[in-house]
Amino acid sequence: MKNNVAVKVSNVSKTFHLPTDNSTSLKRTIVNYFKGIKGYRDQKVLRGISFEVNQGDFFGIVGRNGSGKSTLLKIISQIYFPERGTVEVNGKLVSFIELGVGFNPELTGKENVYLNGAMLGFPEKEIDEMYGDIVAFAELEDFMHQKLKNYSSGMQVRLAFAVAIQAKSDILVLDEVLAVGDEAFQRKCNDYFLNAKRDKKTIILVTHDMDSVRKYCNRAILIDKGEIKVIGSPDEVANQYSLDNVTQKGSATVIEEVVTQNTPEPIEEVEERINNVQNQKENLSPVRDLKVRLLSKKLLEDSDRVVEFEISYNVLEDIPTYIAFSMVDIDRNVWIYNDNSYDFKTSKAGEKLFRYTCHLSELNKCKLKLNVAVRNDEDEPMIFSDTENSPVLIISPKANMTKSERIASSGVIKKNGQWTAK
Ligand SMILES: Nc1ncnc2c1ncn2[C@@H]1O[C@H](COP(=O)(O)OP(=O)(O)OP(=O)(O)O)[C@@H](O)[C@H]1O
Repeated sequence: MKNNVAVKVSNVSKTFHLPTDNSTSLKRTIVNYFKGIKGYRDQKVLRGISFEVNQGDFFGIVGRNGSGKSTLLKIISQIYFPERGTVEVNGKLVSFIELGVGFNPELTGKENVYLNGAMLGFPEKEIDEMYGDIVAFAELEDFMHQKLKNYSSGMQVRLAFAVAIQAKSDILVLDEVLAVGDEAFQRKCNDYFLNAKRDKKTIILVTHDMDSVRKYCNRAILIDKGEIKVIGSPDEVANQYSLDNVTQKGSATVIEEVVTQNTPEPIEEVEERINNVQNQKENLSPVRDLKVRLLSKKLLEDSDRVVEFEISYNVLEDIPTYIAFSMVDIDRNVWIYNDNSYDFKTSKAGEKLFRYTCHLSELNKCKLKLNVAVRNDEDEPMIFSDTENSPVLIISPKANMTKSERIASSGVIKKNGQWTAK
C-alpha cells in the first residue's frame, strides 16, 4: 500500500444469511442446531467494493437506507469480517459507529471511558491523560460517576463521540454522528469537523446530510445496492444521491432468493430461538436453575488473560449430567473455545456446583460470550444459560503494538511465527 494511503478497501463483499424457517419445536430446533441444518436466503449487502482513502482526506460515504454503508464501516473497523476482499489500514483507527458498541450500561461514565479506551488499545496511562479532555468535550463533569443506564441517549452519544475524537488516532470513522444530539452538540461537531478538515485529519464519515458532505468532505462515494455507484467530488456524489432519492423506489439492498442448506446460522439467533422454546418447555426439564457467575474480570487485558467462572444447577432426578460450554466470538460468530465436564459426570439428583479456570493469552482481541448447557447421558442439552447467565468477556488488544502486530491483529490468534529471509 502506498505511504499516503490511510485505508485501502479491495474487492470487499459481505453476505448475511437470513433464516427462512421459524421452527417452534424444541426438538427440531436443537436437532437442526447440532446438525447445522437450516434454510436460508442470502442478503448480499456489499458486492466487490474497492476504494482508497488518502491521508488527510475527509471522505464521505452516502447511500440510501439499507445500501450497506454501516456494514462497510464495520468491516473497515474490524467489527465485521468480509467473506471476500481485504481492508488495509495504515495507522491507528478509532470508530464511532453505533451507540452501545463498547459501552456497558451497568458501569459508570468514567468506567466506560476506561473500558472503551482499553478496547481501542490505549494503555491506562494514556487514558488518564485523555480523560479530562473527554469529560470536558462531553460536558458531563457532574455525571461521570453515574451509571450509563441513567444517562439520556443524547448524553451517551456525547460521551461516546468525545471518546472517539479525543482518542489519539490517525483515522477516525464516524457513522451518522450528526443525526443525533441537540443543537449545541451539532454545533460542537461542526466546529470539530471544520478544525479537523483544516488540520488534515483523516476522517471517514457516513451521513445522509448532503450539506455536510459538501461542507466537510473533499472526496466521497455513493453506495447503491452494495456497489459503488459514484466515486468523486462531494458535489457529484451529493447530486446523484439527491436524484436517486427522488427517482428510485424499493429496497436499496439485494436479497437473493436462494435457499441454502447447511450454512451456519448466526449463533445468537439460534440461541435466542432455543431460549424461547426452552422457556416454554422449562417445566418439563429435570434440570433447573442454571446459573453462571464470572469470577475473573470482564475486561481481560493482554497481561492478564485468566478466565474463571462458577456454574451451578439443580437436578431433580437421579440422572447423569455434565456441563458443556462455548465461548463464542460475537463479531465473527464462531466458537473460539469449547470445553465440557464429561470426565466429571454426576449421576444423582441435587445441587451441582463447578468452578472452571482457563487462559486466553493466545487471542488478539475480541468479544466473547460464554454460553453454557447442561447435557444428559445421551449428550442432549437439558437446559441452556439464558441471557443473564451468559457473561460477555472483552479481550482487549496488546497496548503499543508495532505496525506489523497491528496489521496481523485482525487474526483471531496472536502472530507467533518466525521469518527467515533466504
Ligand atoms: N448483522 C446483520 N445480520 C443480518 N442483516 C444485517 C446485519 N447488519 C446489517 N444487515 C442488513 O444489511 C443491509 C445493509 O445494512 P446497513 O446497516 O449496512 O445499511 P446502511 O446503508 O448503513 O443503512 P442506513 O442508512 O439505514 O443506516 C440491511 O438490509 C440490513 O438489514
